[in-house]
Amino acid sequence: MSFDYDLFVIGGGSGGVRAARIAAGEYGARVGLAEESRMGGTCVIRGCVPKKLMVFAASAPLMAAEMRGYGWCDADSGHFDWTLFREKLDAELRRLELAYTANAERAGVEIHHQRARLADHHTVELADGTRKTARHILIAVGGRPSRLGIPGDELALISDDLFLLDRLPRRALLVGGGFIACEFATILDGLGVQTVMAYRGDAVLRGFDREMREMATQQLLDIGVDLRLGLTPKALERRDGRILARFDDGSEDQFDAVFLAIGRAPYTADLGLENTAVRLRPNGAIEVDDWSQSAVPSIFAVGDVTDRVNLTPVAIREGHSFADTIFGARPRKVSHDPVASAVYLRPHELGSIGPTEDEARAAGAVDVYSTVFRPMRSMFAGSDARTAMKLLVDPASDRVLGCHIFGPEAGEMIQLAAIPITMGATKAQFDATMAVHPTAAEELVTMRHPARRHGAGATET
Ligand SMILES: Cc1cc2nc3c(=O)[nH]c(=O)nc-3n(C[C@H](O)[C@H](O)[C@H](O)COP(=O)(O)OP(=O)(O)OC[C@H]3O[C@@H](n4cnc5c(N)ncnc54)[C@H](O)[C@@H]3O)c2cc1C
Ligand SMILES: NC(=O)c1ccc[n+]([C@@H]2O[C@H](COP(=O)([O-])OP(=O)(O)OC[C@H]3O[C@@H](n4cnc5c(N)ncnc54)[C@H](O)[C@@H]3O)[C@@H](O)[C@H]2O)c1
Repeated sequence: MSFDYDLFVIGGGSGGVRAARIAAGEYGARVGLAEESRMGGTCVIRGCVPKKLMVFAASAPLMAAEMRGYGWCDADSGHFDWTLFREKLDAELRRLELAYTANAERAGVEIHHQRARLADHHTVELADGTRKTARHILIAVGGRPSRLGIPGDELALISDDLFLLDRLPRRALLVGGGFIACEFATILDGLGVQTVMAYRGDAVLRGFDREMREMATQQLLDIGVDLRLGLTPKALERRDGRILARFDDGSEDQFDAVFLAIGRAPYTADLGLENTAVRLRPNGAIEVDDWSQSAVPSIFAVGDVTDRVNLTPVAIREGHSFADTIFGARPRKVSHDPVASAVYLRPHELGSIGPTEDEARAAGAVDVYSTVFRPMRSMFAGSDARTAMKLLVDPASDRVLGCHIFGPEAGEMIQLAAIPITMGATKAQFDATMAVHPTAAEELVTMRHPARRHGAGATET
């Protein structure tokens, strides 16, 4: 049977573009790709990139305060011009979008700038009614922000909207306590928005190490976020041009904008999956095996739509491995453990790899090397902000299982710590590494004695 393409990719985000580019550019496959919105997908257009640029922009007041502590008596962040920033941001995102498009086209990928649906196991139907056949189909449609489903829900914004605002709200409510809510609270607060955060749990960033979560929670309070724990809105109403939020504890409050950051769901709705035998997990994610292959041999899926680890580098690796395996005769599975990640808070970020202390403890014996200190840079400036570092070590093998860092540039630090940890380095090898002084990161190679030992027969110290 002959096909229009060797591969048709649905979705021009992190995973889809990488798979298309490698299949066409490196292995000479005939590749078509459909993107219904902007090339680059969530990370480039409405995620990692604009978010991180906003975190940089939002850092000015804290940097000015720190410099005042160094003797720059008049240091002040001055006036933030949102319109100017937005213009620059839009230009940068356009540049990236064009680069993604050009790189894919240069590799030989034919891009269809429209929505695609599955018509059968080898056919996609584009929004204009055109049908294209392909030997293989890759679903890389990502996820979409979830909504609360409460009365007035439609009044709330989602994360995509932050990057499109004409002006900043004076007072905003953020609902949620995960990656997005914490990063957005840091951004909004830093840009001068009165920021209230409602989170139903008792500490933000569920899933991260408990000690680090507590420090992140405290930091949000310290920088001025009005963090209200154990609270969820139960209704939103339009009131005098603002939004009135009614909470489950009976309280109410008014805001100029309400943002939901309560998680994302795989974007499998209206994708034509009913025309296939592709199987979904209960949360709508496409069920795939270790090779990213669905229940249908010709249909594969990568990235957030599979809800494995929902991070850009993971989607990219899955897309690349798929292309290597199917078109390059270089079978490659993706290891989803360990995967490092960072939450871009200010002044201190959270970087993490491997199990939390509680998870490691539940799995067996573990030695905990940890330290909490005031880094010299901010301490000199008069700040009380604390840094924490933790290494989790298997006492039997001496292998470093995990690392958690709460501190300045923790995202940069965890990337480097992730290399030896992924290689299986031992604590003795960390200790044999000469420190770089004076840095905060040197603590990672100078923690000599465990702060705690968990495990069979072990006692807490
Ligand atoms: C606010 C925010 C901040 C984030 N920050 C980070 C971060 O700092 N670090 C990190 O690693 N990850 C971050 N992420 C997560 C990261 O963006 C995702 O994990 C990543 O983009 C997933 O890539 P993907 O290829 O699976 O999907 P996406 O990048 O979402 O791409 C899917 C694409 O498919 C298109 N599409 C969907 N359906 C169709 C269809 N039927 N036809 C045609 N096209 C379709 C969409 O328009 C989209 O462009 C962030 C996410 C958000 C929302
Ligand atoms: N720095 C990064 O790498 C980064 C940044 C942003 C997003 N991301 C990715 O995007 C994903 C989505 O981010 P997110 O912050 O939306 O999700 P998340 O899963 O990190 O957090 C969702 C939060 O919303 C809360 N929640 C869920 N349902 C709720 C409800 N009905 N009412 C009130 N609260 C509710 C949860 O308890 C949780 O705290 C992340 O899991 C991550 O994979 C990564």
